[in-house]
Amino acid sequence: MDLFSSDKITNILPFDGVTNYHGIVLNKQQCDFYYQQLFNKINWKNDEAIIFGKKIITKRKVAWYGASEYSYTYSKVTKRANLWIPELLELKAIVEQESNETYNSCLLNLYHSGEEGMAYHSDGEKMMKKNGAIASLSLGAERKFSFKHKENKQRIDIVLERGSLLVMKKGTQTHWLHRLPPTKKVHSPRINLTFRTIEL
Ligand SMILES: O=C(O)CCC(=O)C(=O)O
Ligand SMILES: [Fe+2]
Repeated sequence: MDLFSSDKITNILPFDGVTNYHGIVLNKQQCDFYYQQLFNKINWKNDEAIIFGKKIITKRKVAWYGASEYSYTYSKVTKRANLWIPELLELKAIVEQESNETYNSCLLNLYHSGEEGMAYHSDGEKMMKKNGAIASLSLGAERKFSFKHKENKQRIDIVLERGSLLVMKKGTQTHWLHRLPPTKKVHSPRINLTFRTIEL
């Protein structure tokens, strides 16, 4: 943990969980470099999900990475992970140091424009470590991100800046849903990385 920047870390949830916004952790050069590298090198695939028994294919692209080619089930579809590439290991090291946690996998999402988003959900998949931290790193376009409490429906909105880190932990997935709302105001793409701990 960087002792000199810890004062800018804030828990954005009022109760029932800890979600720390660390602000910008990558400078502009790093953002441009990693955005280009990931855009070109990641094995991007259109996401498939089974919703109300129907197979749907999203415009958003996704990819899972880790230290082994583990298979995983996400939105009822089973797929195989890709092996770490050097750029992802570099970003994992930065995120681990900044969040003071460790991770063994990463889900990447590519949103081509503001019209693509992700609906309300929580990340409590069976194979994920229970209450493990999820570290979300954002590259490319700035986007709004929203939380909604599962019982009282309270909403918390935050803007995820380019190069910023958001760490969801301690009760966040149990008590809150989160989403990336679609918007007509954003026309450029965004890459998001969520580092997680999967129990293999
Ligand atoms: O794109 C984002 O900021 C969030 C992605 C997300 O919630 C997820 O991959 O589970
Ligand atoms: Fe999520």
